[in-house]
Amino acid sequence: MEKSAKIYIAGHRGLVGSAILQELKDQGYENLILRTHKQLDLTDQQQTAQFFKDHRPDYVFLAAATVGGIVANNIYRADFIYKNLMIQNNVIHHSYLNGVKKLLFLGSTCIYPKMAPQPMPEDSLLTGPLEYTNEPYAIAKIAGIKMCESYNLQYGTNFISVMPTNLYGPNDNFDLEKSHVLPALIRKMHLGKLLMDGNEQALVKEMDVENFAFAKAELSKHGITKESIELWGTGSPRREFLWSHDMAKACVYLMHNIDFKDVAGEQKEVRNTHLNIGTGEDIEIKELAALIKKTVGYTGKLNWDSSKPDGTPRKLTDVSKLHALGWKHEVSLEKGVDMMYEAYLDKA
Ligand SMILES: NC(=O)C1=CN([C@@H]2O[C@H](COP(=O)(O)OP(=O)(O)OC[C@H]3O[C@@H](n4cnc5c(N)ncnc54)[C@H](OP(=O)(O)O)[C@@H]3O)[C@@H](O)[C@H]2O)C=CC1
Ligand SMILES: C[C@H]1O[C@H](OP(=O)(O)OP(=O)(O)OC[C@H]2O[C@@H](n3cnc4c(=O)[nH]c(N)nc43)[C@H](O)[C@@H]2O)[C@@H](O)[C@@H](O)C1=O
Repeated sequence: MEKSAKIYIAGHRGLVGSAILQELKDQGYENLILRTHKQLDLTDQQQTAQFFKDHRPDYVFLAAATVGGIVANNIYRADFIYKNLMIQNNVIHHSYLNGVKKLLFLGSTCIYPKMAPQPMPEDSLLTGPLEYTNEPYAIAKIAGIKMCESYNLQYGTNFISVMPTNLYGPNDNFDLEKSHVLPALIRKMHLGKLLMDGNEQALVKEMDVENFAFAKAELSKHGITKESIELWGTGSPRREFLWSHDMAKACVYLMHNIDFKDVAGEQKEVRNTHLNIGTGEDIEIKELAALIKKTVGYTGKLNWDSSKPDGTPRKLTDVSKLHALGWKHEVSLEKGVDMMYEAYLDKA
């Protein structure tokens, strides 16, 4: 990517988008086009068409999406499939119409079958039934892969699809109902610690409520009491976690160095042209909770609410293709959780 290139980051204020923005700035890119969700609703075809016609970016990072944890995916099923399909269709199609040189689409490792071989290679896509809780979201992401691949084959575009594992970092979503497990555990244990210490003022401030009575009611709604906090499922699933700035580095590296043909390879029937991005190491949710408990300094009890879904038992990514293309993550989970809690405290 030439330093003067016009680069559009869709979703630049999100967990990944904000990290990509930082990485590009660190690498000296200044010709960046940024629009908030309010300024440009990418589910709206008219607005998106006009934006691309007016700005004609050279490169596009598509990190805008409707994203959430297992319970949000399971409840807001229509939102997850409709909004993500609309965003992808609009951005990918108008990138083609306006001559975008290269687009990087972010999918997710939830595209793989619930019982895919572990670690999951790229060619296990569409070989079995999906995990129920996030099937709508996964179908949207699979459609995004197929859109990029089909435009590349029919129109000669250079749109690459990456499948990140679970991501975490500053700017994560800490909403107790809609967030992913890692930010949820950090916030629940932090709030539980404040409650155990009787730190009513800090609780009212952190939760942004009228008074302590409101705070207590909200906390108990999420199973947080003076003695314990409630976590979801059995704690036995395993998950892999990649630090958001490592993810951003991978996205910029791939945008610099890798084209569709490098990932698609020589296939008569071209498929599985996406690329896993992860660490290749996973951890049991129970162990993750113990790690976060130590980092936060929480001393209460952890109760597991098995009425909440576990989701897929494991989704470890096979990162051999990514490593062969010359990229490997740097930040370990222990280091990342430390930095994440520090960033959380700075914001609280
Ligand atoms: N977080 C994770 O663990 C993983 C994420 N991914 C993928 O990575 C990408 C980025 O995810 P992440 O950064 O976590 O998500 P976030 O929710 O943190 O950020 C998404 C961004 O997209 C914006 N956005 C949402 N809807 C629209 C819209 N209709 N028009 C314009 N902007 C919109 C949001 O703006 P606003 O907040 O103002 O609505 C937000 O800035 C997504 O494609 C996601 O599927 C893949 C695997 C794991
Ligand atoms: C990135 C990925 O993220 C989602 O899939 P997921 O990894 O299953 O989601 P999750 O992070 O919410 O849960 C991971 C595990 O953790 C357990 N868990 C315990 N206690 C809490 C808790 O308090 N909150 C949450 N959210 N989970 C909890 C939870 O029960 C589950 O077993 C989808 O968006 C999917 O589409 C996707 O792409």
